[in-house]
Amino acid sequence: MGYEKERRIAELAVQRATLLTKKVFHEKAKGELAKDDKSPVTKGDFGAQALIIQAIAHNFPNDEIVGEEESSELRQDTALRSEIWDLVKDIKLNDSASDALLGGPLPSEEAMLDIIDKGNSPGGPKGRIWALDPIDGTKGFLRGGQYAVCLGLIVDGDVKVGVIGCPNLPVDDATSLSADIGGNQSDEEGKGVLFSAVQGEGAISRPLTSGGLAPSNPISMRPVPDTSKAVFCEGVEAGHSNQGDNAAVAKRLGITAPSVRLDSQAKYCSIARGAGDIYLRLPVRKDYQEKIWDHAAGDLLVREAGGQVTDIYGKRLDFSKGRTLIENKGVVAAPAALQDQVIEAVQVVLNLK
Ligand SMILES: Nc1ncnc2c1ncn2[C@@H]1O[C@H](COP(=O)(O)O)[C@@H](OP(=O)(O)O)[C@H]1O
Ligand SMILES: [Mg+2]
Repeated sequence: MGYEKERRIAELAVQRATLLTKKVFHEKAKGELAKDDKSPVTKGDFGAQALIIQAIAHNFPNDEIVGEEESSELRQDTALRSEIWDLVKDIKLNDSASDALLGGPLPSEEAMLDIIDKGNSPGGPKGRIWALDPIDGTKGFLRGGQYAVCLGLIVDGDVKVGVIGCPNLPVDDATSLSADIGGNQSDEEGKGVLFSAVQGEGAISRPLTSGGLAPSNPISMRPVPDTSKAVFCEGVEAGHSNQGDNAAVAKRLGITAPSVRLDSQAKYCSIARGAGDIYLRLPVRKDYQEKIWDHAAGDLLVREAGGQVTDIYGKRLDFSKGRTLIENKGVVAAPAALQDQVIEAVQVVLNLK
């Protein structure tokens, strides 16, 4: 029990930061950005990191933060920095009480750089450490598809709170995944979901709003009678997970439906709400170390929704080793009752046994 304040602040902080990313996403989709505009994803990434760290530092000043970004590029590029400041300084939740909880506006453009750099914690086994990915699914963002704003609280190596904002997922938990979910999502109607979980308290979703928090629903993974009925989620980027190996595992499990491809931790969110069942991220490069900000929130969300999340060896993801999951390879997430069968198939396909 506990962590209700952390969940609330994290949800509101993610909601506010997502507003900023959506602004850039829609300007880009509508062709409103100047041709020479700096990468919209860069602006969204730095801006969202600054806003979220501001909220954490205001409420939990002794906590550490592992954030994906650091400010050296902005310290050199003053034009980019002021474009980002223009975005950040005006973003507010459309609800003054909620906005006040997050600590109000950032003090100045220079202070914004120092705030971004508070995300430089090395991580580790002790203490309260937030893992922040301001825009996860960079490629999805640029393609006009799925992306997510992700924040997890790790306490003594264990994820206690996970919050993920998915501006382009359908609001309705019952909407099944279609193959084009990863495609162009610039039409805003009926889209935008805020997911959260607290350890031991289950997982919930609520519509992503521009104000205070909307009412929530509990979410859970779908019961799947046998693996052949499962729907598979995987990344769009062939460089991030091995789609050939994923397909071989699906075949071994008797799955005939095509996999649904979507970027970002929206995959964890989708299976946690029963839109899809199994998420496989089989390594492409043996030396790649997964980053904790790419998995902390999603790992807890799926486990609190009745799933299991391990690496390809069946080991739980270990968030106590620093900024990366150095003790793990790949990710396998499935309903808890199916996890052993899925791991078995993964191990056969990857020749691990
Ligand atoms: N070779 C690789 N293997 C696995 N993941 C990788 C990778 N190179 C980059 N990534 C990570 O994959 C994340 C996106 O995952 P997905 O493909 O599931 O959407 C990226 O997050 P960012 O988009 O935040 O940079 C990045 O951290
Ligand atoms: Mg990421």
